[in-house]
Amino acid sequence: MKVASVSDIKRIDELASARYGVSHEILMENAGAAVARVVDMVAGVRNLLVAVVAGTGNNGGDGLVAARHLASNGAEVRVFVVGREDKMTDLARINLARVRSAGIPVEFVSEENISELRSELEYSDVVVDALFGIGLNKPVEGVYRKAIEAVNSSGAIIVGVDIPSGVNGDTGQVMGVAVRADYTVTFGLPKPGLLLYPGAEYAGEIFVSRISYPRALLEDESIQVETNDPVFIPPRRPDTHKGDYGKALFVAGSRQYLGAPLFSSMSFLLAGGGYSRLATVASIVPHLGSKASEVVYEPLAETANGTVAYANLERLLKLAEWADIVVVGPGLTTEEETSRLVREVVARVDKPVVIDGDGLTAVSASPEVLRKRSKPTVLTPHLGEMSRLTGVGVDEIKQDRIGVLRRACRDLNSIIVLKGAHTLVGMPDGRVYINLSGNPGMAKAGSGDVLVGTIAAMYGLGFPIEVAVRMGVFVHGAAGDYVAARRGIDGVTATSIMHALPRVLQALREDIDGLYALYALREL
Ligand SMILES: NC(=O)C1=CN([C@@H]2O[C@H](COP(=O)(O)OP(=O)(O)OC[C@H]3O[C@@H](n4cnc5c(N)ncnc54)[C@H](O)[C@@H]3O)[C@@H](O)[C@H]2O)[C@@H](O)CC1
Ligand SMILES: Nc1ncnc2c1ncn2[C@@H]1O[C@H](COP(=O)(O)OP(=O)(O)O)[C@@H](O)[C@H]1O
Ligand SMILES: [K+]
Repeated sequence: MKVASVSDIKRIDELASARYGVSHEILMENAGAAVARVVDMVAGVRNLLVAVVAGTGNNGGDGLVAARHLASNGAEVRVFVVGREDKMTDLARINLARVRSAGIPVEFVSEENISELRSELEYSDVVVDALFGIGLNKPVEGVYRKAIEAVNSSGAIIVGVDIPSGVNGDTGQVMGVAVRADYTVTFGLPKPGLLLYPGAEYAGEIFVSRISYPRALLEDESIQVETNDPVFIPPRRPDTHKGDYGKALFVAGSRQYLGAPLFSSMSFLLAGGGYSRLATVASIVPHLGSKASEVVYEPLAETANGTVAYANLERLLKLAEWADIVVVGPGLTTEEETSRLVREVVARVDKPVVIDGDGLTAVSASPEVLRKRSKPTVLTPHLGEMSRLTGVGVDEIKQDRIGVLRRACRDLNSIIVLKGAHTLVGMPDGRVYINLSGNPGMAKAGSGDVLVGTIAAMYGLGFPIEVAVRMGVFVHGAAGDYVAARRGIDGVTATSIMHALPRVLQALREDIDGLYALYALREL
């Protein structure tokens, strides 16, 4: 599903009326009706005590339309408008008049009577939050802040209109304070702010209503963000051999880090890859060999500190000629000699390369190595590594993940996986995918190593590199969810995620609709 930025929605809104004759009034009527329908779905509308807290903009307008529909369907509705009547938009004003003529009580809230709002809301079963939507354009203060605090302390079921008020629609950042909605009914398409934390937490369960926007507008290629939806994984055909499922070379590990090489190279096989070759320091090969015998090992010369020595360069370049894809980085350490080797390998390997962990630190020192590559480059940084790669501070990245990611992909000519809650996958052409699988149990050392093995396996299964990366991210997160559901969220470890990979592939082959439904936003 496409994910529309605030400016995308404004463009769609313009075109809907200019090109398709679908006026804003029609859209608002449908929006309010969708909100009323969800209130009925989640709380049952008959004799329900509903308070609609409306702003003076069109988000408030939606709330007023919802009030009219809810009253018509038998709910006890009261409307609280925060702000001045003379500030209302035309559409909000028109709908205020309709609410009044329907005999629904309306109260204007200002600094003088804001304290009464809190007690009024405590008597409500449901509060509809229609203060701000995509029009939010500065931190929330004064009477609006107090109104949001009153909504949050009401103890009622809270239904957000379009966006929980106070959440930035594009970034998911909270602008001072925000409504903690149990449900959010969003119009046309979801906004990034509903899918990026902390906004995703404030949105609660999301319902999407198209409100009769013409389909062509909602699927337009100019909308460059979408949810990371899984694609069907073809069956393993009988007349195939291991080479048909990809040959991956992993340059990983050191005397200090034994898990990373194991998890990355073994995950490749468990996610369907055909031939996994691990080039790592000789001293840990016997240990790894006993744990992952299906991996083929290339014992390498090591530095005094037990890291991969530069002298292995020619050997690694030769091995790379054999491979379909090369993964560099997990557990290599940031030993200067080893980092120098990483930069040389990345510069000269004429194959798709996935760079993870300490490999990212190595290439951060000379990003032009990435720019010069002709074959696809995949980077899999978490926030800290992304900050080193881009020179942008972690807090600044959090303020605009999609913008920072998009610029970095273009600047480094790389596919970048910005890991975290709702991992983002950015493409050099500006497209960004928001991944909805995964859980906080995965925030554990080693789970990133499983991810790179899974990405390489998707490429081995035959997906084009861009699809392989986003499928790897989806499958990895779904595997983490599979473990959390069956063993408890604390049972999610690199090992348990790794062993759940085949289950997810099986589910994708046998019941992709069921798996898709697990992560898709609910459509009205
Ligand atoms: N654009 C569209 O196609 C549609 C928009 N609709 C609704 O219209 C909403 C957008 O309406 P508006 O553009 O009127 O804006 P909002 O209703 O989201 O915001 C109301 C006004 O609040 C003011 N404001 C912003 N931040 C503030 C702050 N921190 N403190 C105090 N005041 C602040 C702004 O001047 C803004 O115009 C959407 O979110 C959606 O709910 C729907 O009717 C469906 C169609
Ligand atoms: N709160 C979270 N919710 C969902 N997934 C998460 C969360 N925190 C981390 N993850 C996932 O777990 C993995 C962590 O990888 P990473 O930070 O590289 O750990 P390591 O390098 O130690 O393996 C990433 O795939 C990331 O998306
Ligand atoms: K709202």
